[in-house]
Amino acid sequence: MKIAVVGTGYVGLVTGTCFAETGNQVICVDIDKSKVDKLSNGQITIYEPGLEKIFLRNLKEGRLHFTTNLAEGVKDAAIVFLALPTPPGEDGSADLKYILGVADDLGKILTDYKVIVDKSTVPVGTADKVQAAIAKNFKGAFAVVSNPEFLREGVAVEDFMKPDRVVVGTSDERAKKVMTELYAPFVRSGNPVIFMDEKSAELTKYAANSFLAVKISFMNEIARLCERLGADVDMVRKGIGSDERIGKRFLFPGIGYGGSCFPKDVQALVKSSSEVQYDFEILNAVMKVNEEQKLFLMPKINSYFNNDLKGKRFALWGLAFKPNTDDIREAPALYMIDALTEAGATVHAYDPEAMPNVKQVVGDKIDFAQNQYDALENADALIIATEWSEFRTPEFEKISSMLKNKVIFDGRNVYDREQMKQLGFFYESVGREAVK
Ligand SMILES: NC(=O)C1=CN([C@@H]2O[C@H](COP(=O)(O)OP(=O)(O)OC[C@H]3O[C@@H](n4cnc5c(N)ncnc54)[C@H](O)[C@@H]3O)[C@@H](O)[C@H]2O)C=CC1
Ligand SMILES: O=C(O)[C@H]1O[C@H](OP(=O)(O)OP(=O)(O)OC[C@H]2O[C@@H](n3ccc(=O)[nH]c3=O)[C@H](O)[C@@H]2O)[C@H](O)[C@@H](O)[C@@H]1O
Repeated sequence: MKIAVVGTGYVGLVTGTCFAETGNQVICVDIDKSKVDKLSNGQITIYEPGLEKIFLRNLKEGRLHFTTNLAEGVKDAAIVFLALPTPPGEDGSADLKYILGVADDLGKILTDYKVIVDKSTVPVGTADKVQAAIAKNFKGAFAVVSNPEFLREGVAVEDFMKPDRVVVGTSDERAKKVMTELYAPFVRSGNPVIFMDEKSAELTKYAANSFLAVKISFMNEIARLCERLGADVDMVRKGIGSDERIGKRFLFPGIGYGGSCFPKDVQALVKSSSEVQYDFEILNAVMKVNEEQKLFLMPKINSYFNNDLKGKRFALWGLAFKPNTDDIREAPALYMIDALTEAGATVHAYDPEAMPNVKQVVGDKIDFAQNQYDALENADALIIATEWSEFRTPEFEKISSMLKNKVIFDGRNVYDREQMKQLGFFYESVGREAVK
């Protein structure tokens, strides 16, 4: 099948590459010429484990192409995926200018029946708006389908190739057939393509992300309670997670959720609700808890240093919003950097992948280390903001000898409290009694 993917960011590149991998001819369109040049020359533009190998193979074997020209991209395609940004507008609602702008252009370009697919996360009613924007200029038949994406960064290829489910919202029988054929190789593992109407598909995406955010904020509140009551959140997490109705996943407390999606999607669903005079009370609380949680370690740090961080130096391990990505959008580490530097402290940071991105945002505000141990030099304490696997089993002797004080503030609960006790560290984490 011939497929066009408009928008070659995170989702677009994974979508295009994975569809090429299953034998389709894919052409990816992006307005960013430097991105298109790089990708055409075999230079991958995002860090995503496992993606580069299949990207290069499909590029070399001629199934994957890149262009800045929308008309050239969609000319022969049976399906056109829109994988465009939907950032929060000033009022928190999803900004549809990219989607509707391209829909408008498509109306001027289309000459025959095509299936236009919203892969971006878009509010309920967007499929209708895309339909109307195209129909302004194109009077022939076409279908607009909602096919939200559920991949996670860091495991995006696996999530895309073996999805738990594929959600397709359409009322067009011809489009349903095309989507069934397209997704057949991905759902052979037994997981379903769930067909529904466009609006339900659009809402399913927001409901999924918001529900996961509820789980995280709920556990962060349980962690706060654990500290006040003397319970251990790790034990509570195991205790409740083994109930299949609750499930083990997404119950890890920490210094809040970040990334390009949970914060914006929760906010957008609250905004969509308010537009239909509904106050989504749970999600308002979820957002409030998460805002507070990003600075959860600060009172602990302030208390250890008697509220005087002036001149103190902190080693900061982890900058990405989660491990296995270089994405720093809404990363809790950035909030920590602001709070520490505003209090007069200096920060020596290390992240395996995200340092170039952070450098672009914070410039000279902090120092960047060559490796995780360099960051410790002359530091008064170590702070862990992202649970990269190399931080899980470090050389503790090296940490002890390099830090000025044997002090760790762990925002992701990566270490065992008993081990910290034996090694003689002062150790603060989230929802567990401090080791002093
Ligand atoms: N990043 C993620 O893990 C996931 C994102 N999503 C959703 O997918 C959508 C896209 O997200 P990302 O891929 O992260 O965005 P992104 O910001 O990484 O990429 C968007 C791309 O679109 C391009 N673009 C902008 N205007 C264009 C135009 N007129 N024509 C062609 N290209 C244009 C940009 O240059 C950029 O390369 C969003 O709605 C997001 O919520 C959904 C699931 C996962
Ligand atoms: O719509 C999207 O863009 C995507 O958003 C999330 O994926 P992603 O943002 O890549 O990352 P997650 O693994 O979900 O983590 C999000 C944040 O929650 C935090 N988190 C996650 C799990 C947990 O138990 N505790 C916790 O604090 C992570 O540290 C991270 O900051 C969803 O998991 C994907 O299904 C969805 O497609």
